[in-house]
Amino acid sequence: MIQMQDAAFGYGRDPILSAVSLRLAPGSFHFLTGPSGAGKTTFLKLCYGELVATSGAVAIFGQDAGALDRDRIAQMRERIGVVHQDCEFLDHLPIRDNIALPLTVSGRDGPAQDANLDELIAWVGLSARAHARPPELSGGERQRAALARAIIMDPDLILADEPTGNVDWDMSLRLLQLLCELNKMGKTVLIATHDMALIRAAKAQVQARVLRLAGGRINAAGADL
Ligand SMILES: Nc1ncnc2c1ncn2[C@@H]1O[C@H](COP(=O)(O)OP(=O)(O)OP(=O)(O)O)[C@@H](O)[C@H]1O
Repeated sequence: MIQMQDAAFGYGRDPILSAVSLRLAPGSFHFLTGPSGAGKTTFLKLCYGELVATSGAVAIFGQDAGALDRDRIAQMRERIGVVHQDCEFLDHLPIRDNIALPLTVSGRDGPAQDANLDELIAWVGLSARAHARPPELSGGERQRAALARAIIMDPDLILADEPTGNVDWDMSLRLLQLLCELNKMGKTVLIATHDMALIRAAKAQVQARVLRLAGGRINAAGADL
């Protein structure tokens, strides 16, 4: 899915990531952890082609991310569902339309998709809130809506940046359970999180590995949970 070889990245002169080598195999489940500012979001951006490594190689679905033009990057991104840290929505649209936005933008919306959309909204437990506007949702509802939006295009790879950042423990477990179910359906999952309790809670549900990011390097040999 993702392969990095000596990948490095810096926004300015100082490197944020240096000499990162790892492989995310299809169907795997990884946590990415590390101190605040270590570069977890930056790493995720390299994984979905938002940023390009300043040196080294990043292959996404076997393709060299540094060599892809915009159209190819856009095509590749359709296979990647991203749950962003900030969970931003279009506030003037009902949450159902926000979740459907990737379908709309890619011209794949329409009656044929309505049943799938409603099934997905039910799966994340938002059927009763489908017509609410984003500002009316709780933190946990927003996080679940962000997850639904990330997977509406049926991606192969799910990248979630602090998906339990603003929710209580019960909701964190519910979100974790959804991500574990997606992994059991065959999706590759990578979750960036500070929450060690969440990582421990995953142990009962999936075989996950922990990647620790510190000093610009990733310890990819992290033990199984
Ligand atoms: N667009 C940018 N321009 C310049 N510096 C940036 C930019 N985005 C992030 N940084 C810096 O890069 C470093 C890594 O940021 P990043 O958001 O990847 O860390 P993180 O591990 O995800 O942090 P957190 O856990 O706090 O979300 C930080 O020092 C941050 O200030």
